Amino acid sequence: MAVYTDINEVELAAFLSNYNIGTLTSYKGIAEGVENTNYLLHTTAGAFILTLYEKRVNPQELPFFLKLMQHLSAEGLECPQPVVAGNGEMIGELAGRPAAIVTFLEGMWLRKPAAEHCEALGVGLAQMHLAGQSFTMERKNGLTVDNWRPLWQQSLAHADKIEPALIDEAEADLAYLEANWPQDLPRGVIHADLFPDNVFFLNDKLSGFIDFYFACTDILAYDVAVCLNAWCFEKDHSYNQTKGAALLRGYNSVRPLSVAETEALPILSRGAALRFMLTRLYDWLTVPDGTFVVKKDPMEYVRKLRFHRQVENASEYGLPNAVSTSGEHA
Ligand SMILES: Nc1ncnc2c1ncn2[C@@H]1O[C@H](COP(=O)(O)OP(=O)(O)OP(=O)(O)O)[C@@H](O)[C@H]1O
Ligand SMILES: N[C@@H](CCO)C(=O)O
Repeated sequence: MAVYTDINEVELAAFLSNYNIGTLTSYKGIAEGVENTNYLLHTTAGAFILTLYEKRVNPQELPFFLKLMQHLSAEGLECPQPVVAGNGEMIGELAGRPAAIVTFLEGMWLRKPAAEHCEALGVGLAQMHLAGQSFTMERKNGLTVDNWRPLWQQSLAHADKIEPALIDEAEADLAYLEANWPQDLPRGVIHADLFPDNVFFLNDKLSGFIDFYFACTDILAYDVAVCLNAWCFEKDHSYNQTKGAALLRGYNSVRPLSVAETEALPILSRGAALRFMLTRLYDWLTVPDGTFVVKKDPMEYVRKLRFHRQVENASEYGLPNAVSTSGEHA
């Protein structure tokens, strides 16, 4: 569970006195999540989430994340809205940690999303990209193509413990991605970690996005590629074209991908798979067993990489008539 920092009622009540959100009636730690400590608060004014930011979050980057949520929410996107304290600040300090309170989002994440949910995700993602266009702050993606080799080098010595073929495969992926990573695709604010556990649904309707702590300024279509990886593979590791088609249909209905963006989906998806393989591999090899950190299986992404490597055309992601071999819209 992810409650790294304990708080008591007295310090919490004192912290809450800085905010205009009524009086505390109950609070409890939330087990899910691995990066930060989250508490669910009930006050006389409603439900809120209190986050204490742990070591892996750089406090200097918090204004970007919180102002982004504020901006997207003001643009009509469903996402947690930071609560501003009486002193005008969104970030305070509690139990020696930077801390923020955000509004509670109704809904639950889906363990088994279906094609209709992928379509709704595509719509929501494109809406987020459009809403992000007027956000003026920028944050470099710390986990993009330039960062993958240094990350890989920290795991390289033990990578063959996970899978003997991994060293050759990852080296080839890195060389290919570094030489061919797209440079001129439309950029903007991306979520960069929009896995099913960061998207809530209520009665089968998308009710909002959470966890913007990897958000950054990068290639918009890369966010689509992250979602193709996270939403469109089955438990048996096969790619589900119906789900991919639904996700892309949803996205294209709001922000149509250009020909260049569509054609880049195979390389962007391969890059996204490598990014999650590398962070999972690093955690797998370095985080000791028995800590709170839930280690996710890097092999899931080794298998996804193998799929993307053999993709010849973006149509294989579920766009049968969208891209011809000459790259023209059919
Ligand atoms: N605004 C919110 N409204 C409702 N529930 C929330 C909200 N924010 C967080 N949660 C709950 O807290 C859990 C953990 O949140 P989150 O994923 O942001 O944590 P994290 O430790 O930063 O995550 P991760 O390890 O996935 O990066 C979520 O799964 C959800 O149950
Ligand atoms: N979504 C990430 C972990 C948290 O950011 C993964 O599944 O590897």
